[in-house]
Amino acid sequence: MGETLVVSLIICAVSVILWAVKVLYIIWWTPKKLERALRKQGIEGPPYKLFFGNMKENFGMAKEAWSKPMNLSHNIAPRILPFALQTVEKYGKLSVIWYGAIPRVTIMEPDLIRDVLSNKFGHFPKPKSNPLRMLPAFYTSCSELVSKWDTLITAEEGSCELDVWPELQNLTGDVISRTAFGSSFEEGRRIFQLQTEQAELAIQAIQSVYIPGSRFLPTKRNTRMKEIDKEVRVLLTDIIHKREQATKVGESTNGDLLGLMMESNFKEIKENNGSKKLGMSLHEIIEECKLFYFAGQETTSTLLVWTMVALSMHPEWQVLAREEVLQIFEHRAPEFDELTHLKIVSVGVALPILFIHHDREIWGEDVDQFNPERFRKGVSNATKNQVSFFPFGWGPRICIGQNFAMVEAKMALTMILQHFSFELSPTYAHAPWTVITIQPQYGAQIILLSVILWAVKVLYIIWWTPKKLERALRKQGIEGPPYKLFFGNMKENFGMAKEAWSKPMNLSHNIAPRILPFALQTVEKYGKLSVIWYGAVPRVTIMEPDLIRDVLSNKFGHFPKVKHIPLVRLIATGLANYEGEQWAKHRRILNPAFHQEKLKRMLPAFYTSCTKLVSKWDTLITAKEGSCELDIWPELQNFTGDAISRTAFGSSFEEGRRIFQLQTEQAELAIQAIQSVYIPGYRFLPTKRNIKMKETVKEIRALVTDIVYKREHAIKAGEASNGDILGLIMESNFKEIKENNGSKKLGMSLHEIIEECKLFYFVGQETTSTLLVWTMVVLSMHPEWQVLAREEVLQIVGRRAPEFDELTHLKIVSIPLLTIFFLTLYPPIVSITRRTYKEMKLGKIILPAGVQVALPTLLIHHDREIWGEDVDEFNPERFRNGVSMATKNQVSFLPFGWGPRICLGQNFAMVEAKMALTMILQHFSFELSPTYSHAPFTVVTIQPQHGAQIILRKL
Ligand code: HEM
Repeated sequence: MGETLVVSLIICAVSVILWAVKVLYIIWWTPKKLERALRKQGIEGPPYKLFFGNMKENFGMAKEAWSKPMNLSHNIAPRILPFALQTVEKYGKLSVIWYGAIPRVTIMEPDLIRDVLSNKFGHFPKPKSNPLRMLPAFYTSCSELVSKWDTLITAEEGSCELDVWPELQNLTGDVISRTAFGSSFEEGRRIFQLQTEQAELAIQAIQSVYIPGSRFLPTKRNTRMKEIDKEVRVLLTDIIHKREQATKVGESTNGDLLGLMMESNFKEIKENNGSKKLGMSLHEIIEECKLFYFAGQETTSTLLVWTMVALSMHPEWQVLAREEVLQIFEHRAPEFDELTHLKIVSVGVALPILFIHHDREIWGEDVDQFNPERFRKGVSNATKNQVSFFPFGWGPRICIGQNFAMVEAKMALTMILQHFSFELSPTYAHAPWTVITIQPQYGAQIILLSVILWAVKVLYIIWWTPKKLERALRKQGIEGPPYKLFFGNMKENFGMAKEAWSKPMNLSHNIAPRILPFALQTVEKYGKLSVIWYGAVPRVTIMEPDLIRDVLSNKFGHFPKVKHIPLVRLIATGLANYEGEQWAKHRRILNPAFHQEKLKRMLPAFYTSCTKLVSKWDTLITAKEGSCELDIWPELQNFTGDAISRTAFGSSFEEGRRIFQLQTEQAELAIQAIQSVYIPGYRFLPTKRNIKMKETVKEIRALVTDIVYKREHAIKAGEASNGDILGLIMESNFKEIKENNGSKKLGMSLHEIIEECKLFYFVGQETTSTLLVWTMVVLSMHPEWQVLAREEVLQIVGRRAPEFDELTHLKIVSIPLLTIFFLTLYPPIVSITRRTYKEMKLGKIILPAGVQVALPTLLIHHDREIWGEDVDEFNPERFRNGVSMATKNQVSFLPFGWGPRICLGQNFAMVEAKMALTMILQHFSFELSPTYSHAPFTVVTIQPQHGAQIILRKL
């Protein structure tokens, strides 16, 4: 116990130091690096200050500016963004200020603005609103406002003083409620109030420094924000559900935003063959509604209030505007065309994109004068066609509600002008300011607090959760060695493996005690349903065939694969690591490449690789006069690497050699990473291993990308695919995209194709060479079977190249028997793992969320209860009547997995292995060398630890 405590303390201390280094990296090293990079290019600004950047000066100046109103001028920038303005004046229009540790480069040059905003590769929203259909809703809201003001004025006998800001906020809230939900403001008032409250709380949150994880603390603000979010969600869900029902019974949408959005969403889904993925989910629709509420209310009321203020300051323009309005509309409701073509009622000052709109160089010396005439010939004329007018943004992400807001504002202004005249009250103080601001108020205590929080979180993960899971499993009789803080049983596990791997074993096939000693010991001691601890995660071992079927047949992804730590994912993601829709899509596209008739076309490639191997061995033997000793393990790895290079890329192994070497190196580094305890964030440290892994990934990616690009060009130029896997995948991918009306989203991206290639390289090479090496080693141990198999091969195939049917249709009996036998006793992949992300019932047990499930193929394949007492004997005859007879139809033969995720390359691997074995038997006899020591161990697959030294003789 004492020792555990010391170890835990050391780990905590190391983690705190690592954390501190990370913090320093973020708040000092990175900003200083960025500062240097910017300065080199002449982008200057106030110097970076530790942690706060320039936030203190920024807020200090704003606070000072906002403490008193300004005179009645439109030159509002010095009051609204004083610090930013000062910076621009001092350091130029391309300068930098520091938002905490993040540099914010100010850009005011129209051409650069165009470049920033014209980026089309982001999401391109489709305009959804149709202001024409919403006009009655606008009109109703404006009428309500007008009649309310009318009543107030009548009560006060002819005129009244009113703060129009909350009034106009109410108006825009009312409009967005009606137009979004077709319901009146009264009905939506609750959502609206809640959103406003939420925005205020959010602003408070922005004003404090961001501490990772602090939002999980049960502070008053966090609790309230969560409550509000829940209430808004419930209210909106209710509205949407009702609407959905109404749509289903055929009621029309009334033209409101929600209705239009849902209609357009149904259409999108329908056009994509019902694929819900391409439409918006309920959650996404709710988020859009929330955004409309927020964006639709605040912005338009700001435009209106400043317009009214400006028109009060400039009564001559108010009179002009009113005259025109009355001339066109008299006192009737304005129509859509009249509003969109109206000349007078639009204003371009006091909007947030402040400096550029106030820049004298762009707009002229009179920029801050009230002179709407300047826009008579349109905005582009006034800006000399530069990108310098963007109150709604610019480019593909331009405000989706732009037309909506303009029609709404014009309707409101028109109606207000029709009914009222207005002037500034003597109590009005000109004081524009921005509400979304950030303030510093923290100190060292914040860092201390986050260290404590972090420690609590760590304790929760490494102690509380595992102990809870241990109790839940034990209650159901699932026992195992007790959980130990942080490491679980990893120390014993690796300790026993190290011990077992320190010496070779005798020439037996009972290899489980050497390969998985700890797992075997646990099963023997605690039973076939037991648990061991991989760090803080419990791994439940399952060996019962019915339970295995349940885990592997699960089509809905309820037993997903174990997530590898990020470093391991660097090797390859691809099909084997995907879940859900993405997995289904990739599997659908990849499947055709592995059909029998496609494999048949790959036979010449296999044959070439085999011939290369045979002739190399031939030469070696000839040089040594009749026989030679050879470690066949690297030879067979080279062979399978060659075969997968040719079949996957149509190029020879020599060309792909670099990729292949790098993949192997990467796997070794990944294994080292798996074997050490996983510390989140550790991969960002510039350790030697991490740097090497990242370099390797980059190089592999560059090489594979090059191959894929060349192929794409070849296909476009009409060259045939040569039947290799890459060509077949790309063909199948094009077909998928075409069948889905050209929607690239349904096909695989270049990146995804590359990941699949990397995966094939990795799995296609390692697994099959393992199968071949053990087959040759064991056939050396049992020469009688070697003779039998060779006799059969020579009798049926002679010395010619084997044909596809001969390899697949069991014309040769001994070869399939041998391969099945080796796949059973030496399964290349020793264990299949899954995990639970929610509580799962499995037979009579209930597995809680957060548990891993291990199906130890090796132990299952060596289980006497399933296979009989002679399980470890060399007896391929046992499979003469097929695997299902040998297993009594149970799910207990799993070399390739089972169920929907069964190995994609199963047939590929079998054809390849049979071809190789047939050709080796045609040309050579072999026996174990005296230097061979039997030492199977596992590095992802079962491999010969000290090589496979064989004496080869030419026949
Ligand atoms: C003797 C050789 C092979 C063995 C023993 C083997 C074994 C396996 C096993 C056990 C799985 C399932 C893992 C799980 O369910 O968690 C698997 C999956 C897979 N294998 Fe193989 N494999 C072999 C050869 C190949 C080859 C040659 C390729 C490709 C060229 C390949 C491609 C794949 C792929 C893509 C998957 C993932 C399938 C999915 O998740 O839908 N395998 N393999």
